[in-house]
Amino acid sequence: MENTKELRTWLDAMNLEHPLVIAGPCSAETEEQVLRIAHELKDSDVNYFRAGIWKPRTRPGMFEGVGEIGLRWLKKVKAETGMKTCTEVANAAHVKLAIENDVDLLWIGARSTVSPFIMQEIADALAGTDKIVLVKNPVNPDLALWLGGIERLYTAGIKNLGAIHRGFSTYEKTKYRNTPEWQLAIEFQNKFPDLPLINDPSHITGKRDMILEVSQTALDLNFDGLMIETHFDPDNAWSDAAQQVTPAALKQIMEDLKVRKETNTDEAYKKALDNLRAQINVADNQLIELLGKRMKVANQIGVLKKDKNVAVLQSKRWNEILGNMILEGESRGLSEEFVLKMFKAIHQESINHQEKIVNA
Ligand SMILES: O=C(O)C(=O)C[C@]1(C(=O)O)C=C[C@@H](O)C=C1
Repeated sequence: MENTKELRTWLDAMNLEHPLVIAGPCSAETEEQVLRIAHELKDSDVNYFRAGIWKPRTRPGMFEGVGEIGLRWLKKVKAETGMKTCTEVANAAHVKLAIENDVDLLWIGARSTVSPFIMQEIADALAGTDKIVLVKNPVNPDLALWLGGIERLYTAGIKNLGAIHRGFSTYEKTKYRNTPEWQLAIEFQNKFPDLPLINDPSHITGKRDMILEVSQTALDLNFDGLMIETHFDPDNAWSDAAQQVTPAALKQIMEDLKVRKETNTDEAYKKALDNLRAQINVADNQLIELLGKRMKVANQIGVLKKDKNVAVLQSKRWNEILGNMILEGESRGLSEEFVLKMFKAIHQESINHQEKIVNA
């Protein structure tokens, strides 16, 4: 699959003046709940009404969705509000039912994207459809697996495609439910700049009070849209209560978000930007030169260690460096997270060099 302008045809055809918005409850619970939320969202920027019909839950015994009957409620949403509808599909049977019930957009969840077998089954079931199909990232930060899933659909003749970035599972506890790993989303855009990319701040944050912040970051990184879980009584939702927002809160988020343009043709802006970018180029070259110098010193230490049969890893010294650099970084406005990541990478490279030397 190659990047082409045609990949965004379905989105361009919508002629939106704001990012694409998909909103609605995590799960369809009752007909009244679905219709009430839909009516409360009707006069807003929402383009697609979402509701989970089949819910992939971490453990058995939790609410696993209302199933097929929910598709009839989505039909009513469309008839009563004019909003297009969407839901998650996770196997061929779901696809068949969703298409029969005229769901407009289908998405494939993170727990399905991880399985090439499931992705192939879904691709075969969808073959040739003109429905829009969005693929969430797999739970693990694996760009090739994500793109591979999309390629299976593309190869099956599905042309209205897109991706949803919902963050990645980690063993460590972080402030996110699923860490965004924005770098991966940036890489995704570098490979497929024209494939529509939607952000799912609800699953990234797991908390409603962080949704605005994450949505803004997504828009600043040129995402094409947002999928935000919405419920009139979030605290009593049957699934994902902490991350859902009310329709009123969603409208407020949309109002507060700043949509920025990808570029600006103003001459003074371009001149100032060129100047600053030239400074960045100089700094980047200095960084690389300095890193090369540092590595040469690490190589010399490697030679000393080989000579005296000393272990490559020196944890005490390494911890000293980390502590000092975190403090230094702080005084220069660099976050601890960044300094740690950067020095861990430098240390690993140093170890790789020394490993080669001591084992030569
Ligand atoms: O100080 C050392 O012993 C080194 O080899 C240098 C260095 C580093 O790159 O800073 C590399 C490996 C050790 O674990 C500790 C530090």
